[in-house]
Amino acid sequence: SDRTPIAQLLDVAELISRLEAVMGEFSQRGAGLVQPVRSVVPLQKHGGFLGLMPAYLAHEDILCTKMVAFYQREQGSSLPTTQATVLLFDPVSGVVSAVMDGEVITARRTAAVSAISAKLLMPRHAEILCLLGSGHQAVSHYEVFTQAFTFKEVRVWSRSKERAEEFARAAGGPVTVCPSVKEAVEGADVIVTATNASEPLLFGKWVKSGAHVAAVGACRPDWRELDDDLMRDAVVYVDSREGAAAESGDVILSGAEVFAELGEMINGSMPAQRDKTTVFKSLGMGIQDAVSAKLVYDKWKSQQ
Ligand SMILES: NC(=O)C1=CN([C@@H]2O[C@H](COP(=O)(O)OP(=O)(O)OC[C@H]3O[C@@H](n4cnc5c(N)ncnc54)[C@H](O)[C@@H]3O)[C@@H](O)[C@H]2O)C=CC1
Ligand SMILES: O=C([O-])C1=[NH+]CCC1
Repeated sequence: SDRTPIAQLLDVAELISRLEAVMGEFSQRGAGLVQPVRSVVPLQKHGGFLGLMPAYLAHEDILCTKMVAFYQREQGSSLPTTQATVLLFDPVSGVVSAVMDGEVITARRTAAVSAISAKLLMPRHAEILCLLGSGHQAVSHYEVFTQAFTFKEVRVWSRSKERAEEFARAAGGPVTVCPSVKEAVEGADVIVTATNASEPLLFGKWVKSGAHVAAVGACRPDWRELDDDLMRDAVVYVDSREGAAAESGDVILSGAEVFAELGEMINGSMPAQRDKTTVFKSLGMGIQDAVSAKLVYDKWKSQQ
């Protein structure tokens, strides 16, 4: 399908502001916001999962669900790893008001949430951004992070050197392709892990003290991107404590303590420990899709 209209309708600055508000509200656990932990149906035969992500935001009367299928593919497979559809409903009647392709929404809202974590947690004079992975999330994180912040250097590592070079060519500015994770992350102030890895690829011993890691992949309880040293030595923030306890292999298997939710920092109920090494473990939430879809829908309607 043609995803251009959704990309044009979803403004990054507006999205960040809406996501900050809804993540803050979520962490207050008020009655006005209903969002269960994602239900996930494993497709063992096909190495995939179907996730259902409903949410209801009473104050703004937004009723939404995303359905997202995600797979671990063999290297070189031409099949997509993540596909999503977002449904918006009229909460009064229950009628579906919009069905949207979820690719752009998923990519952009995830990067926008990571950017919120970086705004609060990265070193004050951050100069070097490092992206691990060169897929959809790496691209959206590059776009959102270079729009929201100014870096002196952007680096990329991907397990396929050709894909990393393609990424660098397509980027809107200079990007250094690194031959190993170690070389990519050494000295980096902000590291985004956006891979389909199920074993740790980022090791604490390589991470500069005080750096901020936005960990976007590894969304199953037995998948990892980060090693135990990093998880235990860093101050760990999550999008949702319940989500992390159910789905994050990095949190569950390392035994690391979750210090705070992103929303608690936004609300000021928990501090942003910017001077420490920090990890923001992102899993993705239905409320993030709901506010994104509503932004797209309202903008589209205003143009009719
Ligand atoms: N936190 C969140 O809200 C969201 C997280 N995700 C997760 O983000 C990750 C990336 O998603 P996309 O960019 O859409 O996928 P993609 O398929 O477009 O890109 C995946 C990247 O990971 C690399 N990769 C795959 N297996 C690897 C391995 N074993 N070791 C190292 N690199 C490996 C690929 O080469 C590619 O560069 C996935 O784990 C996905 O489930 C996706 C959507 C939302
Ligand atoms: O939030 C999301 O859409 C997803 N998180 C992990 C896979 C897809």
